[in-house]
Amino acid sequence: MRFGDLPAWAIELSSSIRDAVFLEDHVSEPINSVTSNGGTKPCILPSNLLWREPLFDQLIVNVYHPGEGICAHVDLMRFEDGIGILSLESSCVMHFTRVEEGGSDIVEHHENHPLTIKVPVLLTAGSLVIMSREARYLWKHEINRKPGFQMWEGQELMQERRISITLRKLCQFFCLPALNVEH
Ligand SMILES: O=C(O)CCC(=O)C(=O)O
Ligand SMILES: [Fe+2]
Repeated sequence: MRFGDLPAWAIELSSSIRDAVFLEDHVSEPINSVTSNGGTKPCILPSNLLWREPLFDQLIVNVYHPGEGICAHVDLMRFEDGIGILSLESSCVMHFTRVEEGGSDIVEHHENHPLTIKVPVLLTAGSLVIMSREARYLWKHEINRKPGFQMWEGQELMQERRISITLRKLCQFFCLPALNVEH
C-alpha cells in the first residue's frame, strides 16, 4: 500500500487512465450522444474528478492466488469518489450488488428472486474498472473465487494468479458522498 507521492510508474498509469477515460467520454462516443436504447451516454467520470490533481494519491496492489478473492464491500468513505482498478493476469468475474437501504448485509443471489440484482462484470487481463457516483457509493463489489462462483457464459473460468492495482484519492477533509446522479 502506498500513500502520498506515487512511484513514477503509478503516475504514468494514472495519466494513461485519465487519457483512456477522456477518450471514451469525449471522442469514441461523446457524452450526451444517443445510445442504441434511446438514452444518453453518461460520462464515466465527471470533469471535476477527471481533472483533479493528483488524480490519485493512494495505491494498493493485491495479489490473489486461485481461490482467493475479496468479499462484498463499498470502499471506505475516506477515499474520494472516482476509483480505478486495473486487473492483471488471470481473468475473473467481479460482481456488483446494490447496497440495501438501511443495512450493509451482503445480498445473496437467488435465481428466482427478481428483486435481487447481482451484476457480473468480466475482467480480463488489462481491464480497467472505474467506479464513480452510484457505482462507487450505492453498489458493493466483490470477487468470489471459491469453486462455482467464477462463471462466465456457462463456463467456470480457469483460475491462476491475479493481480489488481487499485488507485484512489484520499479525502482531504471528511467527505460525504456528493451523489448528483444523472440517469
Ligand atoms: O482486487 C480487486 O480487483 C478489487 C480490490 C478492491 O476492491 C479494493 O482494494 O478495495
Ligand atoms: Fe474495493
